[in-house]
Amino acid sequence: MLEARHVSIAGRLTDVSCTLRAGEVTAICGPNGAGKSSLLEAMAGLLPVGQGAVTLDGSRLGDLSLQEKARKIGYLPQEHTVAWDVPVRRLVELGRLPHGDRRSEPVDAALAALDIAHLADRRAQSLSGGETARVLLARVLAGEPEWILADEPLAALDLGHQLALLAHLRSAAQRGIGVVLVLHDLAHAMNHADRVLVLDSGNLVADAAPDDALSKERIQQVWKVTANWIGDRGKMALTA
Ligand SMILES: Nc1ncnc2c1ncn2[C@@H]1O[C@H](COP(=O)(O)OP(=O)(O)OP(=O)(O)O)[C@@H](O)[C@H]1O
Repeated sequence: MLEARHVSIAGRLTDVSCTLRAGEVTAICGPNGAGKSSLLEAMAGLLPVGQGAVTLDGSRLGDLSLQEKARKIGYLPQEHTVAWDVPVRRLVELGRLPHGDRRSEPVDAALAALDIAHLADRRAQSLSGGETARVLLARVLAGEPEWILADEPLAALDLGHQLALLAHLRSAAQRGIGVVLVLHDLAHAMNHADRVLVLDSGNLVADAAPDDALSKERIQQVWKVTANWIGDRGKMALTA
């Protein structure tokens, strides 16, 4: 379990408490500036919490070594920048750093999962935006973390790759991995998450099943948009 207890970060989050469970896909939603990235960074142990604590299976993240944290938590930031112009395969292999190996099996599996095996020999800085996003997520998967925390992982992806990635993350959750995704697309959150956290101005205003957290009343209240859900469960669309 990955837990936030009364976490406050000045100007970013106010007294946020939540419990994320392994084996579930949790979506974090909210308007721009609501605190989604801040919460994800805090849950990854990358942003110091001013007050409160984040714990992983009962241990404060701050008490774990960097290597332990990196083995357990794979984090994909919102910005998709590649600092080194190395071949794609080498970049994905960097996901193995916390384990001190370059085992080919998880690297090959990550390249296949993100449909980038054909790019393995390309220089990383020669890729398109969506290809870069998939390579950076492959680096996270190659580390075989217990938790995958990804900030808007679908933003640069075409529809086919979005759905393929969501299916892959769903099967990871079924294998017991904790999957936490910041999502702007509320339909993806509605259709693919087990649970949705809604943030508004740094406050956690919902922590519930998708149809409760993303009710039309909540969307009106938080996003100030009058919208309706249409379609069948699992394939719903939002009209506004
Ligand atoms: N490094 C920082 N220093 C101070 N304030 C920050 C910093 N980063 C973000 N903030 C502020 O904290 C609040 C929450 O930002 P955050 O990036 O967590 O929001 P978000 O919900 O992820 O937004 P978006 O949807 O726009 O990516 C915003 O008001 C933002 O301006």
